[in-house]
Amino acid sequence: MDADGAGSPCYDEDLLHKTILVGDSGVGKTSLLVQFDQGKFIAGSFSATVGIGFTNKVVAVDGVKVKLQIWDTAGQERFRSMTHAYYRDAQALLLFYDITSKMSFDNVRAWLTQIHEYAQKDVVIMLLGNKADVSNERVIRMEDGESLAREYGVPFMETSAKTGMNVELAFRAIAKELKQRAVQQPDEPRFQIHDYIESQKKKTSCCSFM
Ligand SMILES: Nc1nc2c(ncn2[C@@H]2O[C@H](COP(=O)(O)OP(=O)(O)OP(=O)(O)O)[C@@H](O)[C@H]2O)c(=O)[nH]1
Repeated sequence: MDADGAGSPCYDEDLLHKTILVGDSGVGKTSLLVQFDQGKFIAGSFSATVGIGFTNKVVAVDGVKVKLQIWDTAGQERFRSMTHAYYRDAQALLLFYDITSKMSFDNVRAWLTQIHEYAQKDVVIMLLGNKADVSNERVIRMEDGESLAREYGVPFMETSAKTGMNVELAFRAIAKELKQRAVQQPDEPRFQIHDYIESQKKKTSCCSFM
């Protein structure tokens, strides 16, 4: 910002960005949110989410605080019409599949159709292939996730709610994109979320960055 207050607008730290987690039942939405919020993984029997609930999280991006209101939805079909109502004012949607479940991967296209029907046109969508730690049960290759994401023009990464792999990165990338959109000037080059994720992934793999 210039000394006289002109130039790029400051980011308003009071803004609350609604982010929704969607995907088939059992793909790990709740677990990933718990990992992000509390840094832990609760192993054991699976208890499906009933309805919808939210968690507020503050993510530090470029020296400012970005507030995410993260809505965890029930993946079960019977809750679908209820959760659609929440898509409308979402600014970001994290769409999950489980790398050990072909059905959850095949259903990604149907989820994207619903997102395009119910969410705003400019919603930020990210595709996540979760349970990357379960390598012996993998049925969806990383390249398949990448290729599907490319087809729809959305960023992609594999995650693990169990080990925490890429969990912070997923939310940080979303927070950075939403923050950039809020302060974007027409003449400024756009923040490229794909490039950001790729550069951060490289840092993680080469230097244990996170
Ligand atoms: N190994 C492994 N297990 C996971 C991971 N994420 C979730 N799980 C397990 O998968 C099961 C389902 O996880 P949830 O987080 O409840 O799934 P969900 O997508 O929230 O399911 P719904 O609430 O029905 O939509 C649980 O038994 C979790 O412990 C992961 O990254 N790795």
